[in-house]
Amino acid sequence: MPDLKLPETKLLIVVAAAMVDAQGRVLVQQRPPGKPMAGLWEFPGGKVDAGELPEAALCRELEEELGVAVDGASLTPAAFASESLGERHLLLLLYTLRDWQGSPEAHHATALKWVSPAELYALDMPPADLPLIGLLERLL
Ligand SMILES: Nc1nc2c([nH]c(=O)n2[C@H]2C[C@H](O)[C@@H](COP(=O)(O)OP(=O)(O)OP(=O)(O)O)O2)c(=O)[nH]1
Repeated sequence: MPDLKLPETKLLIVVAAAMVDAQGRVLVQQRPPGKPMAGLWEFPGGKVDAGELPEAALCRELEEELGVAVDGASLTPAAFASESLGERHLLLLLYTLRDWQGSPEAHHATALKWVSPAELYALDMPPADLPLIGLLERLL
């Protein structure tokens, strides 16, 4: 069992969205070169800033990364992952989202793609995402 106490600054809270289209497919994006875990496929999202509400952070990230407008009330909490990142510890909060304005474009990612939940198993994703796939598959 790891040390159960952690300075607050080492806890990385990340919010991410499983955006679901009319065919039940989920949007994933590929992390760009130069970032940690470059090349891996992830759910769009990012870090929650100090003092920021998680839903507000996710709306901000989706606007920045994809150019879509999202109402925070459309975000439904779905699952979370808790994963050591060496020096830091990641708490990844995953929401589902079915309503947004605009068509997602890759502003930061190398590529975007829509996949069925079952197809997520075949993608290279960060370790924290792996347990989320089965949870998401059951939810959608
Ligand atoms: N967005 C997202 N991040 C993930 C996922 N899985 C996972 O382990 N992460 C990790 C990767 C990073 O360590 C962290 C997200 O940080 P980031 O650097 O991509 O976020 P950000 O958009 O706020 O980036 P920046 O402003 O620092 O460039 O969460 C996921 O599915 N989606």
